[in-house]
Amino acid sequence: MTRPPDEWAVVSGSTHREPAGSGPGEGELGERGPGESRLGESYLGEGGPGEGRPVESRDAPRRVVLASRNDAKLVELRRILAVAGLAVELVALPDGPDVPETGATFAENALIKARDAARVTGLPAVADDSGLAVDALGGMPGVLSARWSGLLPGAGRAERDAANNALVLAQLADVPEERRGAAFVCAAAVVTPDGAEQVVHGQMCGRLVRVPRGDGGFGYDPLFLPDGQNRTSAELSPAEKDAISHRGRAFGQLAGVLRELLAI
Ligand SMILES: O=c1[nH]c(=O)c2ncn([C@@H]3O[C@H](COP(=O)(O)OP(=O)(O)OP(=O)(O)O)[C@@H](O)[C@H]3O)c2[nH]1
Ligand SMILES: [Mg+2]
Repeated sequence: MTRPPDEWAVVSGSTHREPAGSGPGEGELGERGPGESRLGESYLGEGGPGEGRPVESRDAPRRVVLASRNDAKLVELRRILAVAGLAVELVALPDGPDVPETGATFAENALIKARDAARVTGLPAVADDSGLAVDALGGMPGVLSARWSGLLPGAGRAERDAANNALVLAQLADVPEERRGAAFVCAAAVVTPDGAEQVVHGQMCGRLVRVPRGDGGFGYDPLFLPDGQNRTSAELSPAEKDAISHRGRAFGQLAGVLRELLAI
């Protein structure tokens, strides 16, 4: 089984508040200032974007922005939070420049994405940084999972996924069954506009098959056989994947954190 990264012991479960404007989220994550909202005026109070307060009716579910450009994650996370019974409306991040994922760990990258989204929208933000840790590759691709096969200028997500999968399969071509262990890992972060932050983790252990199977999920799913399953995670139904997945586990925990932080 793949060893959980060392970062977990340090970051997981810690909640802390930082004064506004402190931390690596400020000044390093693009050119937008705190008054520039990508979500538009309708989300913001009368004082304009600089006020940073979302307008919400008393009965409406609380709006939370997902700091992600991956539509498949948005679909998965809406499902997972709905199953957890959380009364939030998870809204997508509108078009804009990508925040560079410069962190050395999943937790750092999740916080980078969530801090940026909270700062520019004035909404509580959640982010997922996830990836595949392959035993025979010393835990890689890890935080480089989305970009493992290189930048592929102009390539769409499906093309990148196919290239990543082909590269991992080629790298493991001579690796025997007993050394094909891997784990999907997810760090899920929540950051509120007033600076509360928390990160939780989830993982799903399994091994890599030799021929891609299934067309559900995304990314490396067609290569990944979760422990105890005879179908790849791309062959599982959405509900089956959520019940055992790294993201399902992390966001299942994060639902409790959101309830507490947002008092819902
Ligand atoms: O088969 C998979 N099933 C999964 O359940 C899964 N979760 C993560 N991954 C891989 O890891 C990268 C994440 O990188 P990542 O967290 O930076 O996300 P991303 O760049 O796709 O979107 P964003 O949220 O950063 O905008 C993804 O692209 C995938 O290659 C997965 N593959
Ligand atoms: Mg990414």
